[in-house]
Amino acid sequence: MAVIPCLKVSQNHAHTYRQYLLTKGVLDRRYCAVKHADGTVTLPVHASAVTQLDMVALKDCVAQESICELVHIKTPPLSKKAKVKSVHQKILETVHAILISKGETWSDDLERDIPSRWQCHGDLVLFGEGCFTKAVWKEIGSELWRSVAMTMGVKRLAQIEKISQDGFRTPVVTMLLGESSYVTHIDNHIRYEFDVTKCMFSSGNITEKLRIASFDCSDETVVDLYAGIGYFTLPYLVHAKATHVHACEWNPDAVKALQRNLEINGVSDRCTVHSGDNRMLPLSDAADRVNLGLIPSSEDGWPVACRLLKRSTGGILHIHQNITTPLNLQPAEHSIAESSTVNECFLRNQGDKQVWADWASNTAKNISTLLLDITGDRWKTNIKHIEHVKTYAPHINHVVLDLECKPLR
Ligand SMILES: C[S@@+](CC[C@H](N)C(=O)[O-])C[C@H]1O[C@@H](n2cnc3c(N)ncnc32)[C@H](O)[C@@H]1O
Repeated sequence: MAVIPCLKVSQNHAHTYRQYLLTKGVLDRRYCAVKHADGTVTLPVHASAVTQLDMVALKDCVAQESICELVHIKTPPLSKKAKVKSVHQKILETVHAILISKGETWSDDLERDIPSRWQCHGDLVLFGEGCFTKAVWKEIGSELWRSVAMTMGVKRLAQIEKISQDGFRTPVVTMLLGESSYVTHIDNHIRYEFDVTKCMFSSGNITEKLRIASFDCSDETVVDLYAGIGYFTLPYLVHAKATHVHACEWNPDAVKALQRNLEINGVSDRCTVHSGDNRMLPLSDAADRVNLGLIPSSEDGWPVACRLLKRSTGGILHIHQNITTPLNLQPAEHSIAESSTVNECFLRNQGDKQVWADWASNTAKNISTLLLDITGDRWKTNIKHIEHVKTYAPHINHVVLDLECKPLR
């Protein structure tokens, strides 16, 4: 039986140890961390790094009260990253073989054109922009797409050309293999059905979706100002147990999918769908919580959200924003590319975090002013949390500000 070295640590310290091992280059990211019934987690480490590990120093540095032992366990499952890497390798081999059989020449340029990331919706794989761009792929056509689909274990393939800046954020999608573009996507026990050519599904927001699922919104009325097909609306209803959600959406295709998704998840009786521009929403003084899930900015929705908060008790706003860190706060290009030392990563994070904190504090002030203008009363705003959702480029980050707003009486 194959075994690998792992660091066995207490579950409540696992995240901190993981971060530490990661920055030291010791964590073996090919494998998953494994949770054990005794409250410990085993973190895979590179065999070559084992001799450098000083358990006493490690504990001192990370968490003195934690368990911290070197163990050898049966090889854990491959991590998601490693699985994607191995599928990428298989696609490369498949495509390479087909190309050579056609008498074409393989090149680095073609290799770079093979996707290394994609979205999987049931039996359909959706590739992004910037891959399969060369004319040769279209010339080979269906034979190529059938082989790629078989390699990936799916039946249909599609590709996003771009997300239109049309306000609906409609994806421009081409079907490469298969007729129907209607998909079923299941995650965290929620079923989403939609047409990939008509509605977007923000797979990259998974951490935010899971965070919402962990909220306790029983006894709360929530308004989702940018509901789409129910990406956040459904976790509010299914997992966070919101008493009622008002879901606003102006793309008729997304509204149709949203209504269907509420039905199939059995929660339509607790949701009112408002079809149209949320700025015209005929509702005020009604919400304990407002979700503003629009990027690059949800600023257009701030006055609506302020009008919606309950006047007597206030509530929480979840404000999404893409924040760009100014160039003078970013490390030089070469240091990002190498990401060589812990200090460079640390400095970059600190620079980004300061910019997020400044944005949050300005936003809190602007929201206080809006609340005063709209309600005629003074309010106190409190930055409860800033959540990092994803990084677009080394300097552009999608964050969510949780802002508590209370009327001052
Ligand atoms: C980026 S999507 C986000 C949907 C969902 N929150 C997600 O993460 O998948 C934004 C959605 O808001 C809708 N939208 C944008 N502006 C709107 C407005 N003023 N009123 C109603 N819906 C709007 C778009 O049609 C789109 O479906």
